[in-house]
Amino acid sequence: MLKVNIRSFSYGQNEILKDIEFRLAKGEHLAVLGESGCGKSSLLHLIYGLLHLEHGTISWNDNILKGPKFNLVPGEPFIKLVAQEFNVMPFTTVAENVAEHLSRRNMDADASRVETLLEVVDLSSFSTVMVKNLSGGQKQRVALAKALANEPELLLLDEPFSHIDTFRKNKLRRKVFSYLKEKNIACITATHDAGEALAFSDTILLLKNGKIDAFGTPRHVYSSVSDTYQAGFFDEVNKLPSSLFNHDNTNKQSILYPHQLEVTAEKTELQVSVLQSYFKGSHYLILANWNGETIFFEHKAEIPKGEQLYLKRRD
Ligand SMILES: Nc1ncnc2c1ncn2[C@@H]1O[C@H](COP(=O)(O)OP(=O)(O)OP(=O)(O)O)[C@@H](O)[C@H]1O
Repeated sequence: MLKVNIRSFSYGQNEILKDIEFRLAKGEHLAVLGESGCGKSSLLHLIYGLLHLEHGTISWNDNILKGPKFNLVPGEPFIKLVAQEFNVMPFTTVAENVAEHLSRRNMDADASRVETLLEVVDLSSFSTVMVKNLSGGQKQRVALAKALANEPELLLLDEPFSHIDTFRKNKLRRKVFSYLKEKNIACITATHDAGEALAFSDTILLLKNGKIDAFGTPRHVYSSVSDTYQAGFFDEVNKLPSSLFNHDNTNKQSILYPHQLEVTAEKTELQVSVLQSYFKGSHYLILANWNGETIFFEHKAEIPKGEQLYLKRRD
């Protein structure tokens, strides 16, 4: 089990992470979600042992990970990090890259391992291609296969699918994350992609300015958002007076996703004027004006600009 207890981490005077505490069991997958610059990569680099942690401890199976001041070669052998600047050897083939750290004692076993890994990252047909001739997304997949070659106990992925096109991304994510589960490899991904965090993680840690802003299962984090920062990762967001829906007189605000509002024939207090309809494939996202504020809701059809209609909270 990984135990992280970061009381404080700074670059010089600049405190980047504060009071980050969590545990990760074998085979579990944590997604660290947060805006650019909030400290996601720094967190992964601390766990891997590239950065020194002065205030706090990080341990694996109750052994404290001592970090770069104590290890001659930074990093821990049972942890692999696939960083944003992925580490591949450009002048060797894809297969040679993946095989780089294999034992070489049993050539057949090594070849079969490389074949399996290239299948996981969807690069089987590129096995003999020189890495320098690959695209950015393909190089990223080589780096991922390389990290998995000597099965790590903990895999740290920094924006692992950032260079990969949407078409391939979903299939690849399904393959990679089910491979990790099958092999019981714990994994932490740093990502901006809330869809990935919701679909593929067991737990989401939402970072805001270097602190934990929300933590829990994807279902819990998604459905209990308390402000527009949190909700904004998952979808467009509406912040509306709760009194519109509860008929109470408090000053509370409700955070609602677009799918939580719907058009109604009833004359509600939420009378809006349509500004724009955006086709989303299975539905339209409608932008509308309510008392000078932009409201987002979903509708099955396009609605003409300027149309006045009433909205209610979907049951
Ligand atoms: N080596 C460094 N020295 C000083 N400051 C740094 C260093 N590396 C990162 N920072 C700063 O620390 C903060 C957190 O950076 P970090 O890379 O951890 O964020 P991030 O959430 O991973 O961002 P992104 O999503 O853009 O990759 C940023 O303000 C960054 O400018």
